[in-house]
Amino acid sequence: MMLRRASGTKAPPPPERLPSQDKYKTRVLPLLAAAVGCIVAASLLLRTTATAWAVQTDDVVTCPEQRRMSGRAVPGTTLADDGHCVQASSLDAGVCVEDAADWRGAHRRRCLPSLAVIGAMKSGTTNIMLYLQNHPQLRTSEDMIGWPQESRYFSAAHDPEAAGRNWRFYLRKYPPATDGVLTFDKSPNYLLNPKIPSVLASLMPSLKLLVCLRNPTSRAYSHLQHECRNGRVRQAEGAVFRSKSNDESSERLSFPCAPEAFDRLVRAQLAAKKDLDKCAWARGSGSGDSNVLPRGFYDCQLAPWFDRFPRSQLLALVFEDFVSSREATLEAVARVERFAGLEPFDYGRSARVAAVERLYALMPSRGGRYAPMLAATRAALDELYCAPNRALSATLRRRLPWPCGGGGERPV
Ligand SMILES: Nc1ncnc2c1ncn2[C@@H]1O[C@H](COP(=O)(O)OS(=O)(=O)O)[C@@H](OP(=O)(O)O)[C@H]1O
Repeated sequence: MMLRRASGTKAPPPPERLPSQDKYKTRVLPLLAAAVGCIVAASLLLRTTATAWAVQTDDVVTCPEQRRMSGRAVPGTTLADDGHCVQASSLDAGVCVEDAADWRGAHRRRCLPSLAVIGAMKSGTTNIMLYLQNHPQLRTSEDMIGWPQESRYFSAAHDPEAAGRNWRFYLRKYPPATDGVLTFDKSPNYLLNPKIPSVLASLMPSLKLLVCLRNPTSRAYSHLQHECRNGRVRQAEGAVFRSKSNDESSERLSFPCAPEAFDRLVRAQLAAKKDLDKCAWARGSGSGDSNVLPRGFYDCQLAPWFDRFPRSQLLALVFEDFVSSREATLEAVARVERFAGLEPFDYGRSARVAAVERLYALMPSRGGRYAPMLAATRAALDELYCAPNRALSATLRRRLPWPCGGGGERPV
């Protein structure tokens, strides 16, 4: 039924806009947009300038010299790549490749990483990276405007072997080289993918590997919260699963996800996979909710890395040890520096590091701002991970501060 307005009654005036709203639209928004624009433009400019400065003429192995070379170049060597003459079999970790001269006569030189932080996801890898990327001798892969970024080059590839053959694309993820500065790759998804170790070993056999390992029970819960934060966890008929779709038959769970939701996901996974061998589970777990639990089978995931790389090239840091205090974190970073052959750097005196530390503490991905998991879920997961933790402790020959992580000896 239509309602008629009684004649003579005036329509109510439209609600007045608050002056603060107008001020926001007319002043604050354009200012914000201008600030963002300036930052992007400055980053692009710096990037182009850095590229132009990266002229390197000395000590470059020319194409004819490379043809006479046997074996791989040693780290720090620069190979000229005129006409794509560089062969993958000459490359190694820390080897640099110089492009043919561009229209300005400038060469761009980029270096393969000397160190890769391969995982495990949600085990404090970002915290370690925040220090490393502020070390004056280290740079990591960068995005279009020069901000540090996880490369994920091999884990994002459908076929990691083809990605290895296309190593020039990988190289482009790194900033133009500066003398004495090494690069590192932080990609926590590498650890899970059993195809990646052989690809990295054939491209960069002397690559140093860093792995951060966290109690797998807590890691799994942090992982679920990560997925909830990214809007990828849904619930339907009591089942909780990871999905990117927006279909209306299920409800999206938002961060923080309730401990009960985690419990449901865990129970479903345990029921579906209970008869499967853990390494087979880890190998077949691809992406999605199916890898929240198997990512904690570290021993299975490390096996192909130990098959392809010598023990001395892998450093394992235990999350619970290195996050126990700031001193412990800095001590862990100092171990990484020694492992990677870097000069010690005094992070405590760097204003930039102090700012990064303050910023990181505010980041949404920090701080475990979610309710503790249910005791029953923890017990089920501790049981699931008991044998894998024991195996890992034996493999690493060290005691791990996790259930069933005893047994091992001191680190070698
Ligand atoms: N110093 C310190 N103290 C306590 N906790 C810390 C610290 N540094 C990292 N973290 C926790 O590590 C989790 C993030 O790990 P990653 O950086 O590896 O995550 S990611 O894989 O890169 O997404 C994430 O865990 P949750 O908060 O449980 O999700 C971080 O809070």
